[in-house]
Amino acid sequence: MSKGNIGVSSENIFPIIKKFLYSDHEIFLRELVSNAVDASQKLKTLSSVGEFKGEIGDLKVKIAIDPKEKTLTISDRGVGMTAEEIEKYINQIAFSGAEEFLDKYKTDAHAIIGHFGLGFYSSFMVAKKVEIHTLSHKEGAQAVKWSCDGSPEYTIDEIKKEDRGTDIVLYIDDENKQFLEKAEITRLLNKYCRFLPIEVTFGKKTEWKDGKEVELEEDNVVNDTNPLWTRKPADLKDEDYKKFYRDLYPMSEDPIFNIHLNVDYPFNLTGVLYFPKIKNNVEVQKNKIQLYSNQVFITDSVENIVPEFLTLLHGVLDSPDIPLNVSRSYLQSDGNVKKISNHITKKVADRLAEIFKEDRKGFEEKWDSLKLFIEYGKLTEEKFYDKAQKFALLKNTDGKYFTLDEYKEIIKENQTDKDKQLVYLYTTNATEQHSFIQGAKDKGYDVLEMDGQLDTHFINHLEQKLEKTRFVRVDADVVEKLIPKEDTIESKLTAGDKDDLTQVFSAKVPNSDKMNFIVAFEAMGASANPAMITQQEFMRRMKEMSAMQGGGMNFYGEMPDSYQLVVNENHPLVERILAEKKEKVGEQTDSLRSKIESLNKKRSEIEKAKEGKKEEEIPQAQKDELSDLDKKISELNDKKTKILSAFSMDNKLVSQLIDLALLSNNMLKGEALTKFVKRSIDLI
Ligand SMILES: Nc1ncnc2c1ncn2[C@@H]1O[C@H](COP(=O)(O)OP(=O)(O)OP(=O)(O)O)[C@@H](O)[C@H]1O
Repeated sequence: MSKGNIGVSSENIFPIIKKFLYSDHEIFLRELVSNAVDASQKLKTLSSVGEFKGEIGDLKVKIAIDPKEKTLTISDRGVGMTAEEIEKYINQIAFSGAEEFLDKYKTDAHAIIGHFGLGFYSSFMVAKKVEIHTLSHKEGAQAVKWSCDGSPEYTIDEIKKEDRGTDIVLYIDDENKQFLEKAEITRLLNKYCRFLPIEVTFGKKTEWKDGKEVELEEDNVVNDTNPLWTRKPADLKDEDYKKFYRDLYPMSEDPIFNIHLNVDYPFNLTGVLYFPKIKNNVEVQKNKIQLYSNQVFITDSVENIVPEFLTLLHGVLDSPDIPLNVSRSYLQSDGNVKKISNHITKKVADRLAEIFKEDRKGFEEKWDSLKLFIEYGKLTEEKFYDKAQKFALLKNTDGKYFTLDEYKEIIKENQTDKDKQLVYLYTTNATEQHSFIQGAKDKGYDVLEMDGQLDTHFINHLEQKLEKTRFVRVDADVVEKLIPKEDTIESKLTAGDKDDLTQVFSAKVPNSDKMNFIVAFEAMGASANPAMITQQEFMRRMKEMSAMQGGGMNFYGEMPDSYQLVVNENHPLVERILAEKKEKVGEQTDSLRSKIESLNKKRSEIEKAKEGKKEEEIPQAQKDELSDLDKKISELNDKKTKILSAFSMDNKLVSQLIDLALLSNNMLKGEALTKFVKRSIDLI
């Protein structure tokens, strides 16, 4: 027997392990099982190069719990260790500046474990005593037992051990009793060891018989040693990929398609990524990629390893070259990681381009599911944006798909405005904006469907990227003005008529603290609707953006929705309202207008006389006259407004036109709708 002190320069490593690694203590199992797997693989390698001449036999790694002894044992039939090797690999944990380091990585257990090769020592997070029983594969080796109770003291004894390999026996401490439970160990093996390359067994297979679970003879193997991503794509069928996906995400719908990655230069990376069917909420879909290092599960948060938009994908990545055991901030600056991330982006883009080229129809069918993902990529990764030009699609309201280049060709002729800007018309809701879409189509325009979660951002982005291009929502203005051209239609109304009718309509628009209407007049064709409601593009976008960014304290978010009620100057019904107005209140309003006009004339004469004079040079009489005039004008105006409002209130046609405009925007609700129905019946 020999005794000694573990070679740590810091006084005692065990309190440190317990204290700092506490939060993540379940990873001890991963560390120990992967050591066992490594030892088994080493033996295979030695055998294949002829350095080990014995029988390899069964290399299964066995996990066993003994609730009575309160032990958890991990056994392998790998290379084993001699007493010298224990001294070298276990006892000498060359460890300097431990505290300083721990200070830096206080909460990051992975960092400490990886950095210092503390894999084996992580067992002390859960055990009060640990034993290693081991027999080296070397000829004539003596089996030894190493034992340590959590103080820096250990013992080594010679023992009898028939079988080659190592048993690690953990005497689980009282705070960690869950690691003596079958369910917990099963969970951990499933999480960390599911795809290890050497078979791992835990207990026996079971079967349900007569309502009872009975143990069978056969070992219960917990892992798939040959997972899909380690196999050659040529040997795999679509069904294999789907099955693997279902194994990984049992509750999910089948994916849209997959990408099998296989890189060996300049870094090692294998994996299979799936495009999931993305439903609405992007956040929920994230972090479904599992990261492995040589088939050992490491983490399922891959944010810094793959570009942001690719975190929407599902699947598995496996690379021994990703420095898995260092802190997240380090990952971001790691050159290898950057390369891997770029490479994955490129592969994903290439694969999409390939599918697009091979089977455009199939690609179009999948587009609605792919769109969110591709737009996300285009918005966030410049390189992806460039590559995606080839396959990113726009969909119009007829369900046809175009690449950006194709679409440009189609609309160039009809949708270029007088300033040579190309105008892309779009709808965010084809049902609600139906009458506008119809109007645009009647004019020979094409309308895109932009109803996705990211489309508002995407539109802004495209406007920045594309030259001389602007996106206009189809209800942003009356169709005549959506794409302003040189030719204008003549109006049938005089300025005075428009002025009066503005007041007539203003009196009835449903203004509130949530909605604000401005009445405007536009000379349109007689076949266009008499009145319609539009929403100015800029304000609407600002409001949408601020809603998306959340938080109530923003300027645009607090503003009421602002709409325009646009009245068609040339519509016969508008002419009729004008005629009725003239008949009922025309004399009064005309005389008021002429009074106001003559007062205004006087006013501008005085203003003219004042021009160029300093404030103190203006005679008081003049100032008084001006303010007197202002008062009179405003009184007359008020009077006129009152008369026109009263006229408006009695006029069913005005109400009807406004309500019809609201109705075609799906804005007529509740009491207003009931009133409209009743009035319509009366009118009929
Ligand atoms: N089951 C085992 N069979 C044979 N040798 C082992 C076994 N477990 C550990 N060892 C030896 O002990 C060494 C130290 O193990 P430890 O887990 O602490 O670090 P590591 O495996 O080298 O690094 P890390 O776990 O951080 O990747 C191993 O490199 C190996 O030589």
